Amino acid sequence: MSAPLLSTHGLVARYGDFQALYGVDIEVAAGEIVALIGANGAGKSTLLKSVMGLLPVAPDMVRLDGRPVGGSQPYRMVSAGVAIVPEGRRLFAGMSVEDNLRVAVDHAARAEGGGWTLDKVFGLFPMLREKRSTPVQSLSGGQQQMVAIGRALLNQPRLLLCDEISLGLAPKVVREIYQSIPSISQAGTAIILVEQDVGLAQSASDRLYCMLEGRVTLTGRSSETSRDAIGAAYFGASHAVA
Ligand SMILES: Nc1ncnc2c1ncn2[C@@H]1O[C@H](COP(=O)(O)OP(=O)(O)OP(=O)(O)O)[C@@H](O)[C@H]1O
Repeated sequence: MSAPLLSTHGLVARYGDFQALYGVDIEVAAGEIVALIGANGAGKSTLLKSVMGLLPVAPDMVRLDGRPVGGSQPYRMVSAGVAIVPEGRRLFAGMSVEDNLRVAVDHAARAEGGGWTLDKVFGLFPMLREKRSTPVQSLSGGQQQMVAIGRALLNQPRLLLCDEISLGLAPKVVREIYQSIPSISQAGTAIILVEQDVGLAQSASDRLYCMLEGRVTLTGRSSETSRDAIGAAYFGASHAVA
């Protein structure tokens, strides 16, 4: 059997003396959509940062195609086919939509992972074509999120890490953004979705992991996982609603 695209093995992460992850094991197959849910502070963003090389972790704790990559520099992870849509988007203010996207095109290290081009990104989010010359700070929050996703895709990722892409956006805009998720995975890019909205996460994903206090408390196929099981895993068994 071939190795999964991404796997973590007893992943432990710390901020100084504070331990945020306690032995996390997850797997993502090529093209799969995996949701990561859990309350504030559960460790979801820390898990993404650990995978992306933004926190120091041991090499064996993160594997890509079965090969140890934990603790690699973020730019090496991008070259290996991993990209992140960070919480808060982090666009280049003062630059147009197109220039924000072109930064990624100019730095893309490989042509795998969906063969994303500016045209394909504009096909995914037609609004961005209309606004291509507009400075990003003049866009709505939802449009900025589309630029952030497009920029990440132009790095040609085989794995896209999305950190709370619906945060602070109106429901209509969230729907619009989530409609793009199946097309992204069909183009060959696997996705990890960190999402606060459990219903949305469940409906958008193939599989899910629930985290609580730095540990995975539940995993399963999204369509087969009950609300009760998620409630217990999300809040801890002692807080589960009967
Ligand atoms: N830079 C940091 N320094 C110290 N502690 C941190 C730092 N970032 C996160 N933490 C702590 O690590 C734990 C996990 O945080 P993390 O951001 O991964 O949670 P999360 O599940 O993504 O939640 P949220 O939805 O609030 O982002 C929390 O207790 C948080 O306070």
